[in-house]
Amino acid sequence: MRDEVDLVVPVKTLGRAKTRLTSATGGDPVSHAALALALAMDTVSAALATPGVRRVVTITSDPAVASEMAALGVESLPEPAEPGLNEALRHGARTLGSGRIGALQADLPALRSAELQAALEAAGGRRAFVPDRQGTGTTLLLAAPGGALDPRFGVGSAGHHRISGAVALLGPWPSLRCDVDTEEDLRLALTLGLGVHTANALPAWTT
Ligand SMILES: Nc1nc2c(ncn2[C@@H]2O[C@H](COP(=O)(O)OP(=O)(O)OP(=O)(O)O)[C@@H](O)[C@H]2O)c(=O)[nH]1
Ligand SMILES: C=C(OP(=O)(O)O)C(=O)O
Repeated sequence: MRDEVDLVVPVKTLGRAKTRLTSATGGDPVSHAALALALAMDTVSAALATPGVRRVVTITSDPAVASEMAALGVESLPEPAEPGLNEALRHGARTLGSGRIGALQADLPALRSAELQAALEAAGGRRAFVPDRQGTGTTLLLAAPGGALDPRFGVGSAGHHRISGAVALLGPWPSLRCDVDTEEDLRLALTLGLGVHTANALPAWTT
């Protein structure tokens, strides 16, 4: 491993998160918030267990998220004044400082540490990204050591990261590429093997 990585994990306020997944929990806001939190907890737990990851911080203005992350030993930074995902990530990267920085999406409930470690190693010293399984979104963006993260998340982010010069990493890492946006994604993540938090927060239709 060339350089250890400090990861920023953005987590939206639970009441506004994962709107495309609303049908999975039958419209019940309490179950929905619990599921959104569980996705983030499993993502962060796997990241914490990954060799090559030095530090994980979340960016969130949700006190419930910050409190659960603190129980995992993870610091949460509040959102910056400027709204939006990329602004939150830039704020996290600035706070983490001059090491090697990465952004990991918080909706990877099947994430395996070995797959994240393999992606970090495949990046070498390059600014790089891992597209989601559809090839359109981004699940992981890595700055070069000491370099800028330059996040371009949002619709079609994989294309934007590629155009900005980041190298696409396309290894055999299904758990790292399976972000959960929809019920279909959740079904696939279930077949890959969910982390314990999400397994305990699953909606009734999965059992
Ligand atoms: N801190 C922070 N995190 C964000 C923000 N927008 C999105 N995220 C997080 O970024 C990641 C990717 O976002 P999406 O997959 O679009 O998740 P989402 O916005 O909760 O889902 P939808 O409502 O279905 O679009 C998730 O981990 C979100 O929690 C934001 O404005 N601030
Ligand atoms: C937010 C993103 O992805 P999605 O909403 O598709 O998960 C993204 O890739 O920038």
